[in-house]
Amino acid sequence: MTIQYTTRYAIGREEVKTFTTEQLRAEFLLADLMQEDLINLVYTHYDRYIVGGAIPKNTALDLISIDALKSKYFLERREIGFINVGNTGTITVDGEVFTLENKEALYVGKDAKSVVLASLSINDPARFYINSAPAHAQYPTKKVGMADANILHMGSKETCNERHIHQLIINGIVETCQLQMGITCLQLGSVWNTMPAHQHDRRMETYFYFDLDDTQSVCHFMGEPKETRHIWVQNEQAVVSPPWSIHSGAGTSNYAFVWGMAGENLDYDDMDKYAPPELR
Ligand SMILES: O=C[C@H](O)[C@@H](O)CC(=O)C(=O)O
Ligand SMILES: [Zn+2]
Repeated sequence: MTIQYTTRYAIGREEVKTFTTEQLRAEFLLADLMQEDLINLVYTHYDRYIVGGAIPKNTALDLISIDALKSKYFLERREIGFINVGNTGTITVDGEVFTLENKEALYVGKDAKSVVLASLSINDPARFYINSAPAHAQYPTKKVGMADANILHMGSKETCNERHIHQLIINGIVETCQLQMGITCLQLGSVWNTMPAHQHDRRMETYFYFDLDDTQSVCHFMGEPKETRHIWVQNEQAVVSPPWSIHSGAGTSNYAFVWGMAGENLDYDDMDKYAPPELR
């Protein structure tokens, strides 16, 4: 077996107020996404967003359909984005080979029938982070490197949140139905992401933290702005953010993360922001 999935059902705002640490982690933390020789997926019921990881080491990995989709092939009614957080890898889409270096992205549109993931080197495999959302129109498959990214310079040293947001799979760079993905890199000495924090009740979002040293950790904040909770996250772990939740974090060092989202529109800037003193 080279593909597997688990399911996360949608949790409500009221329930979360009563959750223990373990309950929060069981519902929102995706701890073991990246596994060797496995496409490991989580099917969420937040906008039917799928989050996953894949390390093709000893074998190429075929993205076949999973039972949750009841479709002949994975992208029959979906679009998908890959970001490589490991070493050089290839993604072959209906026979066409795309090579992805570290931090490069590939958008694959609906209707592609065969998607195969592989690494260039067994010793230094690719590590593909995967996000997928339902799609009802077909757009071309497109690779987006860091040089093609739209970069936003955000935050400052003084507020410990100096960071570069690389918009990769985003309207204007690729044609996409609802999937949007990018990489945010915290500068040395900066630890806070997404501060001021925000909500976008029309879109869910997932953060996948990486390039974080094993001796360090990120405290990820979720919940309604006046009822926040936290989840401690380590390297290559993700947190699912329901549409009603903020998503922000502070690390014990700098780090990078992939953000990915889907829902109502493709307007990256439509966030409802909360200044730090407003949070509870
Ligand atoms: O809706 C947008 C997303 O939450 C992220 O792009 C925000 C982010 O990377 C940051 O401010 O550090
Ligand atoms: Zn957001």
